[in-house]
Amino acid sequence: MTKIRVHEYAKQVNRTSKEVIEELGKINVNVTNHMAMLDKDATSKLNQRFGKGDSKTANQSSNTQSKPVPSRPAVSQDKPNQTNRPAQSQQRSGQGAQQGGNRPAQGQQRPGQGAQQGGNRPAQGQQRPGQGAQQGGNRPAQGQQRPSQGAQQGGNRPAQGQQRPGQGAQQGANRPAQGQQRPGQGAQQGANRPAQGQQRPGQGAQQGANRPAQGQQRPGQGAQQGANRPAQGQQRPGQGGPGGNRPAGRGGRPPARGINQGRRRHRPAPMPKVEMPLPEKITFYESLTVGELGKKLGREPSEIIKKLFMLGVMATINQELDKDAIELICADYGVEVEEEIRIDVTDLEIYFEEPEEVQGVPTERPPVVTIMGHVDHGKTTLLDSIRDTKVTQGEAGGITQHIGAYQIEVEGKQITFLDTPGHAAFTTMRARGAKVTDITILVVAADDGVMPQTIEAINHAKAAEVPIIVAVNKMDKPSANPDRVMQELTEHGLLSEAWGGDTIFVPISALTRDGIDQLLEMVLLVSEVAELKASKDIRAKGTVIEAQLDRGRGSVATLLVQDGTLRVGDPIVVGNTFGKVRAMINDIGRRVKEAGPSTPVEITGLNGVPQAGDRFVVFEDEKKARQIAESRAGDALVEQRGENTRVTLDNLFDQMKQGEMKELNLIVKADVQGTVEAMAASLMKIEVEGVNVKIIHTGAGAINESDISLAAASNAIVIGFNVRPDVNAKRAAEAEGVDIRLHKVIYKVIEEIESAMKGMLDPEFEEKVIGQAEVRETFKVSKIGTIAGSYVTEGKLTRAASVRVIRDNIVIFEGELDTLKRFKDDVKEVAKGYECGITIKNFNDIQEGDIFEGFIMQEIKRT
Ligand SMILES: Nc1nc2c(ncn2[C@@H]2O[C@H](COP(=O)(O)OP(=O)(O)OP(=O)(O)O)[C@@H](O)[C@H]2O)c(=O)[nH]1
Repeated sequence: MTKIRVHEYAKQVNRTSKEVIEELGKINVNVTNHMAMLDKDATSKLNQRFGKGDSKTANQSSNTQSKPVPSRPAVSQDKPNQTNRPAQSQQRSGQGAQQGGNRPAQGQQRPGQGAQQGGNRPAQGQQRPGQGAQQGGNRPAQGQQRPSQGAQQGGNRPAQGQQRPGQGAQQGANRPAQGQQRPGQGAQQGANRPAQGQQRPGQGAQQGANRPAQGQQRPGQGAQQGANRPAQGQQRPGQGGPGGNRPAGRGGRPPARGINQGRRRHRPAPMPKVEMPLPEKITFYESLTVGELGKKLGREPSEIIKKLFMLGVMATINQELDKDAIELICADYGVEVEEEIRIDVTDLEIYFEEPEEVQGVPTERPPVVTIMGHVDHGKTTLLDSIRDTKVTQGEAGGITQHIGAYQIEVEGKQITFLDTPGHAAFTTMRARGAKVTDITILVVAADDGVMPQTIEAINHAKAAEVPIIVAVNKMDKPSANPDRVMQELTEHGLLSEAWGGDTIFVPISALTRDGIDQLLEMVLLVSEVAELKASKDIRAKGTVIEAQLDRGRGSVATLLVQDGTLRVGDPIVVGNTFGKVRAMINDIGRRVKEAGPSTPVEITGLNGVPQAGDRFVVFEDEKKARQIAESRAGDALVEQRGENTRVTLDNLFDQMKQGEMKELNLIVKADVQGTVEAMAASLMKIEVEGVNVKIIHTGAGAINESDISLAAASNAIVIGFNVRPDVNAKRAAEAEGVDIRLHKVIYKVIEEIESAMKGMLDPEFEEKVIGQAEVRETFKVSKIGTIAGSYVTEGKLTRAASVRVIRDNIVIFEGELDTLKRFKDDVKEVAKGYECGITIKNFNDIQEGDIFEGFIMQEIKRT
């Protein structure tokens, strides 16, 4: 040995570097730090002072020190780290001279590590400065740590020597790493390390190079590591014993480092998962993504994804979950789910569907009555008679104002009549979604009986589900035959009470005003049964009866207040218009300040002209009214530009799919009644699964405007057999987008409707086997999988077909063909008698003798 560093020497003599430096001072060898080199002279002087012979002696003494067992408890008690030492010493002693000879070198670290380790050390040396640079003032500490590395390495060596002599250095390098990492890194990391050590024995040199760093970490492991060390001692009991160098090396370690390292150790340690408490209930609107649901539940999205996977749903974090999926997941967590329903404030309809508590206290309201019937049967006369008798009677001057509706009083009770005879207004309003009428008076002239428009009126009322009171008119005429009327109406589902039915028939004369009181009484009776209610103390809402632009007054609209009370000055949205109610005039031309339920009033003050059937709603302030109306106007414009949503035979299928509409409404018109009946009967016989034909109206004669308005209101298709629409009907059909189908041959009519109805159904498929092939040979090709050399035995196999793999008559797989080749070429199909190469998507377990059955799914025509 020529030169040795202070700290290395200190280690050999079991002293601290400080002690050695002090001693050197005494012999006038001035060294500044523990890294200073000692020449031979200084070393021998020191040897004398420390009573040390030579390195060999030191080593031997170390060996002999290791022998006494009693020192062990002291070491393990004081410094758990040193539990390795004794074992090393014991093992070492059994390793023979050569190993024993290495020992001191290990203690000194570098020289003793052999060629390989020696080679590593410089690497350590190289690393250290770097670490030094990083750690700055830690340098000395490194110096102090080295001995411990030496001890550590030394400690490992013997074991290596015994186990795999060739891998000594490597394993030695690995072992400490295991020991060091385990404590701080938890069981998992500790578990990995040994595996690495085993897997990469050749990395010893590299790991050896890392050793210093490991050595540096050790001291910092503090209590935790200390606690672990004994465990090592237990694992390797032979390693117990005193480590002479250890105490010095360890003792010198700066505690600060231990703290730091202790912190560092904690960082990678996985924090124990603290699960957030689940909420009792979550709410959502329409849908939630997996991530959003996770957030609401306080759970990781991965957990939700896992749950979905268990439910058979493959989802990503951004996947939208529908109500069902959300409910399923939440049910799994035991969390209640509530779907938020956001109200579109611009949809006036919602104000008509408010829950009862919002609607105020409901009280009885007057019925709204519409008079319908065939031409010239006396509708206008009846309306006038009622008004004249009941309105003008009490009014001085008898000036009445026609505003589209009027109110009368009978027995202290009000009745509101819509003043538009015929069902035009009725259907117009219904077509716009407004239900205004509570009761229909069907006027049938007793001398004329049931006529086409009578039937139309019945069908209109039925479609709107409005009760009908039959007024058998013109009873004053000698030719009046009420029985005939009753008889004919039974054919249309109206059976008089006198004949055991539930339809009220009242014989009247609109001209002479006979029976009108009874008729009105009946109206009140039906109204009572219907329990018509509304509340006066809420903001008004209702429907537009008519509206027009008046030169002097601007937009004038007759509104029927259906609920609440309308007041002058109310901010109002009417259809797509808005304004403040400027003036209100009632049905007798008087200015009023307010109007309650079922009251018709004419208002001014709107910014535009609404349409009959439009809804109106009063809002809390004009700003909101303006906002809503403007938004509605914008929407209406967009809708107008959009497609016509009226049902036609062409869009029937789409419409039904969208709206899940499974009923086809038809209006049948033909040249003669007999044909009408025949056609209606044939159409009714059309049976298509899932779709019903509903004939809402039939009639002989040209297709008229009323047919179109009924079709528009009921979303029906008009079928004309040997008849044409009149001019008005044509215009109305165009305006309303009603589909009119004209035919001359009955079976064509049936055929057309039938095919349209079949089109509206989802197509049904059935399987068709197209061929079979037998696997004659299989080839396994990496990246491709198993190629089946096959022979088509029946039919053909096509590239697009699905395929079943049959083995011993059992279907073992069903899937799709991946490739179909003839020699090296991809082909679309291979016919019977030809060979081909087949691979199947996601299936490689193909064996010789397997049968491939090709099949396709083909649409079946409905019968
Ligand atoms: N004798 C008699 N004639 C009546 C009666 N009611 C109406 N009329 C007459 O029948 C004709 C038609 O009456 P309207 O009230 O116009 O019949 P409508 O149903 O309103 O007719 P349109 O408006 O064309 O649909 C008129 O000449 C009336 O005078 C009645 O009770 N008795």
